[in-house]
Amino acid sequence: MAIEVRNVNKSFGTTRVLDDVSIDVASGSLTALLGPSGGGKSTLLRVIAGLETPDTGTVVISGADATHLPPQRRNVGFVFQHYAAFKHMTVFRNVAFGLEIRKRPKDEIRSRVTDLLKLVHLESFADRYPAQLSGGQRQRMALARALAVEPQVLLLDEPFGALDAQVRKELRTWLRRLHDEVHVTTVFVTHDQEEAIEVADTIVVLADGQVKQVGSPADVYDHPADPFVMRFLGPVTELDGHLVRPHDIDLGAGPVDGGVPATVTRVVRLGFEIRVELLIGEQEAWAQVTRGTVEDLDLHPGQTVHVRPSPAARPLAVSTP
Ligand SMILES: Nc1ncnc2c1ncn2[C@@H]1O[C@H](COP(=O)(O)OP(=O)(O)OP(=O)(O)O)[C@@H](O)[C@H]1O
Repeated sequence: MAIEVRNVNKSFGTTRVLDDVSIDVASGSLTALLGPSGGGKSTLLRVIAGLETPDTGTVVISGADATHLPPQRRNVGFVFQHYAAFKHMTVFRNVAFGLEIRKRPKDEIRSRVTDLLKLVHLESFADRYPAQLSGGQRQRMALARALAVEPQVLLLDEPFGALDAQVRKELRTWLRRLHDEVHVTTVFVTHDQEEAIEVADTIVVLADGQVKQVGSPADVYDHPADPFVMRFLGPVTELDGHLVRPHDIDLGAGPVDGGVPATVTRVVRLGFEIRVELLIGEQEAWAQVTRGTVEDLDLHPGQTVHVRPSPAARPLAVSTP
């Protein structure tokens, strides 16, 4: 294991922000800490980085107890949402900084920084200043700088959080590819479930200071531990006292085994997806269907259809504790 967090508790004043948190981060993995705002993600990342000390519990990094080590002795690199670059230094010097203060030979610095700038696709920006870069380029520079000193662990706190949606998407793909090239154990914080699913190989769902579930993106999406995780990981709708993914609802014209009648209230086309809003008794629900289904059933408001979970669905009782 690259990182072992054991029974960590942390309170600020009377607020418990981490409540008996234990996680294992496998060497070379790309792990997302995912959860709602205020759930304790940043605090956990800062505890791993050594920027916060846990009240109780331990942090082991690469087999060594790091609980009481200062950040600079943990061999971790980090990047935050609003990355503070040295404004008066070129991109090259920003990336070289950590190596210069470690007094590495000039030749080594030059070749390492050149390699890193290639890796983050900034080789032609070496002589610019941070103010002359876009937000996405600045974050890539920040990653190159964090990687320069060859950390064992890379910690990213919403590194793309401040960027617009399009750039965020590009950087996600880029981060995944970068990780496939360098394999440095990486933990990143996000509140965006799509980002976590797309980028991470392991997701730790953290809410109310507690680990709610750990698993692969498919695990947490398809086998959520509880209704909270199911709701947080993707869209849900309620069918017969159970939560179901809206794309796991089958619609038919006639009665079917295990089906219930529903009234179509609205048919909304969202590009490729079609959202069919339903009323089942008093209960509102919705199904995500294909254009083919809409055409086959000639779906329109006021129509009665019969709905049931598809064979692939894994309905979860709403009241599961
Ligand atoms: N230094 C601090 N002093 C007091 N309270 C703090 C401090 N840092 C964090 N908190 C509180 O701890 C709780 C968890 O914060 P944290 O930043 O870890 O959550 P988060 O899951 O990262 O949320 P976000 O996505 O909004 O950053 C919040 O209620 C926050 O207000």
